[in-house]
Amino acid sequence: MLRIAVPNKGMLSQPSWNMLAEAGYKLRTNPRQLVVEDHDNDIELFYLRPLDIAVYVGRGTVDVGITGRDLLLNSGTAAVEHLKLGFGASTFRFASPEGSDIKTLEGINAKRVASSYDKLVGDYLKERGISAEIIHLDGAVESSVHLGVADLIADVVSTGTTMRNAGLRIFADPILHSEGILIRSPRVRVDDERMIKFSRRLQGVLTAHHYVLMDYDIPTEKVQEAVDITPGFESPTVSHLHDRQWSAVRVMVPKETVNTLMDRLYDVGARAIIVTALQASRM
Ligand SMILES: Nc1ncnc2c1ncn2[C@@H]1O[C@H](COP(=O)(O)OP(=O)(O)OP(=O)(O)O)[C@@H](O)[C@H]1O
Ligand SMILES: O=P(O)(O)OC[C@H]1O[C@H](OP(=O)(O)OP(=O)(O)O)[C@H](O)[C@@H]1O
Ligand SMILES: [Mg+2]
Repeated sequence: MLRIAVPNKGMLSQPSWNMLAEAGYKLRTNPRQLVVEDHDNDIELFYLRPLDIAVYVGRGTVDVGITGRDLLLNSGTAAVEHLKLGFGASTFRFASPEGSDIKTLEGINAKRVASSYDKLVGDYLKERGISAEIIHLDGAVESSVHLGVADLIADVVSTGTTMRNAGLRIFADPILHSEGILIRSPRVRVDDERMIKFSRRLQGVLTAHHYVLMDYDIPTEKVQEAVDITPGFESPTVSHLHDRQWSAVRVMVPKETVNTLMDRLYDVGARAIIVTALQASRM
């Protein structure tokens, strides 16, 4: 059985559970359940703290896990990033109090930086020759400056609301762009059959989220122009309508391009353009 670690709480948990459910895996039925055996799909799910998942996967006691890129890098373990999962996007930023003179990386020298991600921040500063004291806090890091234990912070930023509400101003380049990722134990080969099947199912969910199905009618002499606009993956399906002057095209297109494509197709003569959401896929 493939042993899979999944977040038991936090920002990444619900999107992870949704993705596994869409991929057809059995989830836990109550929040106190820590392990689920899904014999039909030959997997075992372990519900763990996001912070710890990279440790279990890095040591190989669990084959794969879903966590954040920032947590993986901060863990310093041997776990390897295997697949981007399309959710939980965030950046990791430095921020100092409004009006503070700490506005550049160099300004961090000899200062106290509060963060929950000590290794990530420490390595980043060391690589850039910046010497600062890292103050470890488990959460609500943005309160640390106001309460006088730090001069600035380094934390996860999504909308920036938390930083603004705490009177903090982001400065310098992002330390990292993070997102939900599938990580793999170094003991699990990329060509491991169980790994291939699991990755293919998650990829199928990602494709179903990212693409839609488009059908349209087009005058037969315009088919090539239309297919150049919607080339699809291998190639679109083209069939004749009863009236041979017209053809029907079925093709997968990226969700975010739908309206632009419909405008362009209409301009070259396409009609009855319809878009259908994808339930599942294997590409
Ligand atoms: N506001 C957010 N937007 C996007 N991702 C976030 C956000 N906050 C935390 N994350 C991501 O969630 C992961 C941290 O998970 P963790 O459960 O430890 O903290 P959490 O999600 O903030 O949950 P909690 O606050 O309950 O501890 C990291 O990968 C981090 O990038
Ligand atoms: O940029 P924003 O959209 O405001 O989101 C970023 C905030 O979200 C998370 O906090 P969370 O609520 O998880 O509390 P925590 O800091 O205790 O983890 C993270 O730690 C940041 O503080
Ligand atoms: Mg949090």
